[in-house]
Amino acid sequence: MAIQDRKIGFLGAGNMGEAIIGALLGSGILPGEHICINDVNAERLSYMHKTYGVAPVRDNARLFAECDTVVLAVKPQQMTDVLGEISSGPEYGVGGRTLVISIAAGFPIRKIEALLYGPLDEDRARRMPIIRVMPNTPALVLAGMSGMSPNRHADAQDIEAAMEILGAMGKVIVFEEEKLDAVTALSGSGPAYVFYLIEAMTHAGVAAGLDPSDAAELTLGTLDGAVRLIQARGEPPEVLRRKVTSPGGTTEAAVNVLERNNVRRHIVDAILAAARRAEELSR
Ligand SMILES: NC(=O)C1=CN([C@@H]2O[C@H](COP(=O)(O)OP(=O)(O)OC[C@H]3O[C@@H](n4cnc5c(N)ncnc54)[C@H](OP(=O)(O)O)[C@@H]3O)[C@@H](O)[C@H]2O)C=CC1
Ligand SMILES: O=C(O)[C@@H]1CCC=N1
Repeated sequence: MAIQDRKIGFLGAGNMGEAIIGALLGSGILPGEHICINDVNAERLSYMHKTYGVAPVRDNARLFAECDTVVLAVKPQQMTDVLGEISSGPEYGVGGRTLVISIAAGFPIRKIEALLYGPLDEDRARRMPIIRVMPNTPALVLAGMSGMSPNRHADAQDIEAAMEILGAMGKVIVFEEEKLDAVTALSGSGPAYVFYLIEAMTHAGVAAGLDPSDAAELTLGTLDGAVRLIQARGEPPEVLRRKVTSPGGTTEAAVNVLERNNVRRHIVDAILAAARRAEELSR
């Protein structure tokens, strides 16, 4: 089914749900009438309806029955309840093929299948494709990086539809599900590491005598410029780093401190800790 013919339902319309809906409507892929949402927060539901013209459906089971594509955008700890509500709904099991896209961190496909397929006969379960996704918050400004992983029932059209939906808010890469813990650690949590670096650089600028606003502007502009430079040149980061580092100069003085304090190893350790936590949560 082509993306513009789909009716997409969102269970949960918080930060990430809004990011996807905003991107779908902003890119013109889908009109607001093709999107419906539910959220337990009535204020949130009303805000989404007023801002984006999407239809509120105040019942998860009914929303699931009415849509051919459903995005699960609630918190991981809310997933079991939501999947239970859907699969105990009166129309569940008699409808057609529903593409389920889950963005819940650390909630594996096998758990979604167990909760969603449990009440179904084998034939209907076979027709229920599930795609697990790990997006990140730059999706809010259409600069997201998502990893996605389809289950065995997802066909080429399902994967294409999911790539179009997620592609509206940035780049998407398909992975085996076992790689999603690493994706979570690197790009899912990744914006936080960058913000941490921004905090530290800005703090250092102030400590070195700059006004906070100048320090913030220099830090952000430098990060933005460095990313653009590496993208434009296609040179490895270590080559570009050497080009900044004059022998006996200021950069060398800074990098020597980073190396002496094993900062590189600590960053690697931190990201591996996130990957281990993602793996623990998935269990
Ligand atoms: N934030 C991030 O960086 C990333 C988040 N994710 C994943 O995205 C998902 C959504 O995250 P985010 O948008 O930040 O979360 P939010 O809490 O902002 O959004 C979830 C929304 O769902 C509502 N909700 C709770 N229970 C139900 C229910 N039974 N039916 C309908 N709606 C319900 C919540 O209401 P209430 O607040 O009242 O509970 C809330 O408004 C999470 O699973 C997270 O793991 C993935 C990658 C990155
Ligand atoms: O911190 C978390 O658990 C989630 C997953 C990736 C980003 N936020």
